[in-house]
Amino acid sequence: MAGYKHYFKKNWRITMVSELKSDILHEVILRRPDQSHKGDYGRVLLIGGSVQFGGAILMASQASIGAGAGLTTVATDRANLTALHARTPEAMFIDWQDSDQVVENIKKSDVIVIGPGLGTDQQAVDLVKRVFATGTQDQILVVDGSALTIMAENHLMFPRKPYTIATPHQMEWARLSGIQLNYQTEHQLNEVQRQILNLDVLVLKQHHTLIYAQNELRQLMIGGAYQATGGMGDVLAGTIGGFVGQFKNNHLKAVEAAVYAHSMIAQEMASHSYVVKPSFIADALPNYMARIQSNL
Ligand SMILES: NC(=O)C1=CN([C@@H]2O[C@H](COP(=O)(O)OP(=O)(O)OC[C@H]3O[C@@H](n4cnc5c(N)ncnc54)[C@H](OP(=O)(O)O)[C@@H]3O)[C@@H](O)[C@H]2O)[C@@H](O)CC1
Ligand SMILES: Nc1ncnc2c1ncn2[C@@H]1O[C@H](COP(=O)(O)OP(=O)(O)O)[C@@H](O)[C@H]1O
Ligand SMILES: [Mg+2]
Repeated sequence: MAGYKHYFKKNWRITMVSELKSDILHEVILRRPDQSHKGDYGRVLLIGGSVQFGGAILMASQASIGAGAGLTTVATDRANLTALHARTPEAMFIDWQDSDQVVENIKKSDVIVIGPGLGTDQQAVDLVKRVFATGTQDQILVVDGSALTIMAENHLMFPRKPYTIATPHQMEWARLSGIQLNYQTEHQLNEVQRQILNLDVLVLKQHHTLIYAQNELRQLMIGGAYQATGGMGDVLAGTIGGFVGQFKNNHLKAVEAAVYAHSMIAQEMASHSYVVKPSFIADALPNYMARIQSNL
């Protein structure tokens, strides 16, 4: 496993943790101008979904669409095509073995989400490398799930050009940072954040998720164990993709709003559901966002 020093270089100064509050939703989720079209709300490309983990990319794309991405395209295994179109006909499909089409779509996307259900075989490694090599300055990259495991296993660094957001759970973070779970205290994280390389936002998922950015550390104080269901992080990755694709004024705030909305919807559902199905959150997003926009 790579030592964490391999990944971190940029100077970050984080002083204290502040609570992420509901204000962030009202700051970010605003009424859309009438004179606008789908191209204004983000071209989001999601890459993932091996035969084994097809559900992950379906949930992420459902969330991207539910969160309001103008155009959502999914690069995945052909085995997922029928299910994708049956679940989310709004999504476009590309076969992830078609390198030319993958590269063409990476280039024309505003946001690229890579990792949900990607798996870690050689094809997946090649896809991560291709995305990292092709991403440009004005694009936003969300790195999640298997893509983070691939980075750790192959000693890859986050790319320099795109605005880059990583969304590891604690084990993915352990693989990537070299810091074992028991040592993932705030102090340890501050130490590594001081030196983080090429990363703009780190969403460290857990009970009370932490969001690190330059000079800022916020903590989510809502949500609970009713969210401990496979796919919950995949839906978060798609939600972040949809939010950063359309709410363009401030990328960090868009990420924070996505993290808050994802858990707030879950918390509301938990009043009448013992566990919350991740795909229900994806489908609840448009209604929830309308309520925020109308201050209800
Ligand atoms: N329906 C689908 O298609 C789904 C597809 N998925 C896709 O599968 C891919 C692999 O992702 P993954 O997260 O399932 O596996 P991995 O990265 O090996 O981590 C699990 C290991 O880490 C440990 N662990 C410790 N702390 C932890 C924590 N806080 N949170 C979580 N885990 C924690 C944990 O410990 P244990 O459970 O053994 O105690 C275990 O040893 C990825 O692409 C993802 O998108 C999933 O989304 C599920 C639904
Ligand atoms: N006990 C819990 N309390 C609050 N949030 C939780 C809890 N368990 C899981 N979550 C949330 O669910 C998501 C799980 O992400 P992840 O492990 O990547 O899921 P998956 O890869 O299965 O989609 C994260 O947003 C995490 O914060
Ligand atoms: Mg995950």
